[in-house]
Amino acid sequence: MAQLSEDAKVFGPLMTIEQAAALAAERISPVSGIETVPLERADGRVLAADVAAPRDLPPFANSAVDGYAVRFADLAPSGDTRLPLSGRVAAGADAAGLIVAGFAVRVFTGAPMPAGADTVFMQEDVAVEEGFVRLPAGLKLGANARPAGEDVATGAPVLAAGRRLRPQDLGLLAALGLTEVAVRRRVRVAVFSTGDELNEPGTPLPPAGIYDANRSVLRALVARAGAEVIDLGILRDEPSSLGQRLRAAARDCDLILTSGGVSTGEEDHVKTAVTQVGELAFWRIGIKPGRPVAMGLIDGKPFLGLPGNPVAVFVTFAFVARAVIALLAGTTPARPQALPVRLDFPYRKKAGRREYVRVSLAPGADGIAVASKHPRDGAGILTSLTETDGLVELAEELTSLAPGAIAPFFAYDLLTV
Ligand SMILES: Nc1nc2c(c(=O)[nH]1)N[C@H]1C(S)=C(S)[C@@H](COP(=O)(O)OP(=O)(O)OC[C@H]3O[C@@H](n4cnc5c(N)ncnc54)[C@H](O)[C@@H]3O)O[C@H]1N2
Ligand code: MOO
Repeated sequence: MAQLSEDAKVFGPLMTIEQAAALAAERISPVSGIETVPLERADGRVLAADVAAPRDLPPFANSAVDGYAVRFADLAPSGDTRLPLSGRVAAGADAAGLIVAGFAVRVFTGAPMPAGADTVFMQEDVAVEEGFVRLPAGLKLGANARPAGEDVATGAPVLAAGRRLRPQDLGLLAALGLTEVAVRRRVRVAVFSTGDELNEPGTPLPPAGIYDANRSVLRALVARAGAEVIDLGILRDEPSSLGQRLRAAARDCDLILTSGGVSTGEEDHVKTAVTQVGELAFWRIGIKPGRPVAMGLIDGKPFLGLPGNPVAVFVTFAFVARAVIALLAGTTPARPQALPVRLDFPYRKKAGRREYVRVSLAPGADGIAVASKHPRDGAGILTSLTETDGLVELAEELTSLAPGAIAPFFAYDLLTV
């Protein structure tokens, strides 16, 4: 608590992720361009307009099983019914002309229902006798038949504007006969790393140099979030050139995303540069890791400065940058659905900050997975990310947890889409 109140004195109160997201939502509007893309290139894109069904799905009444189609009215009120066979219809074949009244028709899964037939017996349930079928009692009217429009009726709304398309959405659009959709243009995100210590992998490492890890993480995260990456490399810690580079980036992109240089030291130049060429909206969020996150506007374009430590980059991207990209893309930023897990470790934390703990999961005896904490939790330990499955979220008010406590868990897979 002492540390926290010191923090509050020096930096002002910490913002929650929700407050930061609300502030971002006030200032950010979606990109305006719209383009029409074929379905094969529409996965992950954001629908620009509502889609209504141009036709029924399924387009015609059909059988859900391999079996025998009949008129329910022809069945005996009790006991077996014996009906003569009048014909046969396979999937894709025409059922026109087949007589149903007083007959059974051999049908296959997906075959159109002959006119007048309303009920289908599964072939496993009937006895076939030379030109006849014996049908048991007990089937309900309409059994094993799929009416036209059972899935979607003509004109019904199917997908709403702002939806980020998933593979199953593309299946629905294709089933409705659509070949293309109107989507918003992709968000363009400029990605920089900052710091004089950084070097490109593949180049010789000078004394006190490290290779740039964050840009590789961010490029991939941005792409998974459905945006286009503009890779602007490593920026050096020179306040004057930093400002210029930020303004130049703002011309060509919808969001500027940097890592490093946003903390409190006099060597943390990014924040200063943003205040010189734009405006800073906030720069501290009450999460760990990841507290120093700067958000601002440069020539009308949002700027998001993530902290330098690689784990902090990952966490702040997952909970802050993804929401900003979603807003720009024209979709609603959804908080991923956490699942409950049981901790197998004790944990102590400061009140007033939400903490994300890197854990691995194992199956639990009672169906609730057991979460084990990675042994090293420094915000610079990249293997703490590669060797774990996701993040446990510990709320602001918690200060001490005992083994066995239940906590919300976010799988990395959920945080990187
Ligand atoms: N006196 C204080 N010092 C620090 C505080 C604080 O509150 N008071 N906060 C710490 C926390 S928490 C973090 S996170 C960092 C954030 O600082 P910056 O955003 O200014 O980041 P840097 O100082 O530039 O870098 C931090 C760390 O990460 C390494 N780094 C940076 N970029 C990359 C990259 N692209 N690839 C790999 N590693 C990178 C950098 O070398 C530093 O080691 O500040 C703490 N200090
Ligand atoms: O924000 Mo720092 O992320 O705790 O390493």
